Amino acid sequence: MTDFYVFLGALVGLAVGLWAWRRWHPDSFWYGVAFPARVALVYLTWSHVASGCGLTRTRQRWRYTLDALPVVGPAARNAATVVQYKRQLRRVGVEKAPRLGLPRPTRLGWRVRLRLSGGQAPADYEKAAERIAHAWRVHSVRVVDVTPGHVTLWATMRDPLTVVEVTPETEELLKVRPGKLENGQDWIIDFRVVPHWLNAGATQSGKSNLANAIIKALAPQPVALVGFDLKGGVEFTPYAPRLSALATTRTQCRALLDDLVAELEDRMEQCRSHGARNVWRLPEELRPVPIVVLIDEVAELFLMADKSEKDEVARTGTALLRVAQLGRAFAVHLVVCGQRIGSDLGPGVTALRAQLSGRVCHRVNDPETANMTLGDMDPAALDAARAIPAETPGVCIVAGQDGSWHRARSVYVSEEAAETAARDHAHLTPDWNDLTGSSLTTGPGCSAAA
Ligand SMILES: Nc1ncnc2c1ncn2[C@@H]1O[C@H](COP(=O)(O)OP(=O)(O)OP(=O)(O)O)[C@@H](O)[C@H]1O
Repeated sequence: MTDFYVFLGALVGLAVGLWAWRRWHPDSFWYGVAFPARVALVYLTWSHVASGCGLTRTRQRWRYTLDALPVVGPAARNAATVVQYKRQLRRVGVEKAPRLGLPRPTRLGWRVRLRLSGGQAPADYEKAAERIAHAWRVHSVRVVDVTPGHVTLWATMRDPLTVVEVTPETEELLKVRPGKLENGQDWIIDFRVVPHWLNAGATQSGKSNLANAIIKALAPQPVALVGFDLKGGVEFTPYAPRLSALATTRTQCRALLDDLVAELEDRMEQCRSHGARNVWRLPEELRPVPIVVLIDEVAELFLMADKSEKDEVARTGTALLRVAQLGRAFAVHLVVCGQRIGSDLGPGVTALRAQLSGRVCHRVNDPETANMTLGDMDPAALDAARAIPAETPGVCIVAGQDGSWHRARSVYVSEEAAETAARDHAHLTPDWNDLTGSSLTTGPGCSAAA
């Protein structure tokens, strides 16, 4: 009886010790206890899991079988002696799960490499990812690092984007770190690599927060910021001290776009006369100031109240498209925000969207918006965009021009923080008239230079 109590006491002590370890030092508990236990479970259940997810293949293997053979001759008339059993070595079909590599721990889960069975493609694993996640009792399973014949599955125990910490800015020209990627790395928007960005999502999904993060990060840099805000200027007017120009009416938008196109033509001419393919190849002292154009609610630029506005809208669309097409070589970059940017807004919109190679899709209300933003990319990205919950604003799917995509979340940047950054760096705001030689009138809503 005493032994029983000692044993029970030891068990309770062990349980309390493990609980305390997990409570006060979760990282070492994960690597020391939880991860090895998970690995054992993954290995022990893998053949069942793979079979349930349709990932096994039938292979012919030599096996001893216990066969029932019909007995021939007179004994066959007696039902009790119809068969006789015989062990036999022969080739039979056996279900084989793909070979699992050694799981490697990560802070929030593990990565494991798999060898694809003959006839399988990474897409088979993307389709099965949700079922594998349920079988492994984890938050999500993603297919990452695809190499010929192999895929890596990345399992995460909880959503790494629940809390996103501020990352210090690099202050490299035109590089912004607005948040974190799901894999724990910094989310980097590098306008020199991906020149134009589409920032889409439903209302309250975090679009303005991302715009705030971009403004806050670019404010200390030697760049000109320009705003188009057809919501009466309510979004961008607070940042006016750091904006070289701000258009809040359709007429101002047209004038500002004309200025941008003229500026691009000047830059083109300058590059041509120096034999440079783009502004980055010009001598440093001649290199023009990069311009980042932020457009809030792009649909407003394309909406027509009546037919009389048709020509105006068409001219606006064409000018914007020219800015997008020429901007990449001549350091004029676009960040286009909107709830919808679909072909229903007019033919120019689809062409514009094709120029915006950087895509950010926040939570969407309707599948078409996700389709419009990410539809020409991996279908798994679309599924991930549709699954973004409303309670995590700022979570988005980010896709660059190489076709790869990530779940990401922007760091929370309040309007006040972006406003303070705009005020503190107002002295860096290039004057629009000096920059472009334009005659745009300075005043509320247009050319709001410091
Ligand atoms: N990354 C984030 N982390 C935490 N909270 C966020 C984040 N992004 C946005 N939010 C919060 O979500 C709410 C909506 O964000 P935001 O205004 O950016 O959405 P929106 O898509 O611009 O909406 P709308 O189209 O209505 O202007 C805000 O209250 C903001 O504080």
